[in-house]
Amino acid sequence: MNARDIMEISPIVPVIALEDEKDALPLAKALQKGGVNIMEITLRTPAGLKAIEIVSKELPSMNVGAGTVCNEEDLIKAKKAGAKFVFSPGISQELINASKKEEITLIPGVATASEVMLAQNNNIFYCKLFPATLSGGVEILKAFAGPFPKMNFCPTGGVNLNNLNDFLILKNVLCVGGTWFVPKDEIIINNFEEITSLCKEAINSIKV
Ligand SMILES: O=C[C@H](O)COP(=O)(O)O
Ligand SMILES: CC(=O)C(=O)O
Repeated sequence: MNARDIMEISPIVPVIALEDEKDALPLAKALQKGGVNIMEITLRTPAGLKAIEIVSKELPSMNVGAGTVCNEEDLIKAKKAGAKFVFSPGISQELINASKKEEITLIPGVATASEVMLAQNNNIFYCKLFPATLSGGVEILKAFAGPFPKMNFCPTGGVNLNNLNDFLILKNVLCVGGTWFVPKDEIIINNFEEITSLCKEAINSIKV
């Protein structure tokens, strides 16, 4: 799966940290019901890898990737678990080399011009902007459009219902990532209907 196809699956990309891998499948189905056919299941919790494995085996129609992939070892484990792609909060040559070696698409996080240069010098033109609002939000994305006209972003970190359109309207933004429509508290109490509604609310609020 190439990075553009991944970033065009859904305008909103859920960043998920699961406490219990048993929640992965009902969550995946709730997201699909809400119109979101992509999951970034992070390796922030011990349940992450198992959750990726469950979704990739039990619900192959869901595009499941790993998040918070910070080094080669994480990337190899995520691929083995069935991740179709990997996201990282940052960028490093180690991770870029590992993604090439393992032939799995990496969408790294960037927050500075130097990091964007590292990405594009390695033929990576699809990145997260992370943490999006803290690193400069809409204004930094507008500034990046000048020197880096081929670079495309998925701003993540601080995105919510109030600002998602400010990001999605930008030419260099294909989608946004976040947790506001997959709240941990609702997952823990298995309120998956609420997650479907939050997805629909977000998608219906998109004006671009
Ligand atoms: O770690 C944070 C996620 O990548 C995005 O989080 P947030 O949508 O809650 O700001
Ligand atoms: C923030 C993010 O993109 C990640 O944890 O992978």
